[in-house]
Amino acid sequence: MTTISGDSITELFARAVRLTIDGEKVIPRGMDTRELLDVRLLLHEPRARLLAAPSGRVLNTAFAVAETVWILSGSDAPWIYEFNGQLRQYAEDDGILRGAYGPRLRCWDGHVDQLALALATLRGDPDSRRAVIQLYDPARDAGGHRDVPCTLGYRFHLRQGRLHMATTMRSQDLWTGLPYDVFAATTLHELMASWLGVELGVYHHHVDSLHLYEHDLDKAASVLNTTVPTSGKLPSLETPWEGFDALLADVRYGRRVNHPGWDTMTAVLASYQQWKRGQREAAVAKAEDIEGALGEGLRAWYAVLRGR
Ligand SMILES: O=c1ccn([C@H]2C[C@H](O)[C@@H](COP(=O)(O)O)O2)c(=O)[nH]1
Repeated sequence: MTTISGDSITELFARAVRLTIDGEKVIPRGMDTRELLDVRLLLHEPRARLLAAPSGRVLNTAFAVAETVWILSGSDAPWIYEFNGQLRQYAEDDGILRGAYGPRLRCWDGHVDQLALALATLRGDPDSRRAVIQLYDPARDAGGHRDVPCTLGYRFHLRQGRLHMATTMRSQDLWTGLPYDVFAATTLHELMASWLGVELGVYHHHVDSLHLYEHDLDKAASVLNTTVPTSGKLPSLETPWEGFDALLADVRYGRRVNHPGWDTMTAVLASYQQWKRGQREAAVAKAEDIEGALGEGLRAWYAVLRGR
């Protein structure tokens, strides 16, 4: 097992690129990759979850926020394509992503809210080892759909007043997937800690196959020659469990909720929706008003889009 440890996703990403770029060459589904098997990434500050653009890898910050809201609200609705049109290629002919995490998370088998269950489990028995969220479902996922979940599941452990979280991935594209997957999972981590009223512990990201695609190798190599930027913590998203679904709906529909952390998320989504509607100046003006790393990230993404 390879362990990579850091205080921010940006540090973890740069260290993981350094190791994976020299990984074994394997060609699953006919696509050349460099792979490292059995990797454990430990993020000591789960709120430092936004990759701070090392050269060559600028994240679509709006998609990171949108996907997180989409997953946590239990959705598989096609509005996510407004934020990332590339995802459509993994949808079935009816436009639905069969591997979407949201319905599995909030409504497994048509009725089980795994978020509520994990929370109730830890409220009932704080030392429990049963706070498990399962995402991979062999009954659905062995059927040959285009979209098969890469995240198998999440677990939570409350120890000495700190909540730790572990995610297991069967497959992780380091360049394209990891920054978004860690963003969403660590948001869930922070929320679960806030619902329990405990401190945020360490985020563990366990990956079976960590890989870089051949077509990303040059860009990945450029990361090795740059100093790793520092990336600080995003604003707190602490909020009660009661009313959480209504809050997510407000964020999705651009309504202010008078919570600095969540209103920032709302502003990111609203700005990008303006951009997509062609109101670019208004979108950029809104992005200028977003303070901190999310605002910086969104502006960096607009600069990339302008250059295309
Ligand atoms: O949340 C996700 C979903 C997909 N992938 C990547 C991993 C693989 O490169 C590819 C899926 O291919 P298979 O492992 O299913 O072959 O998508 C991720 O990194 N994260």
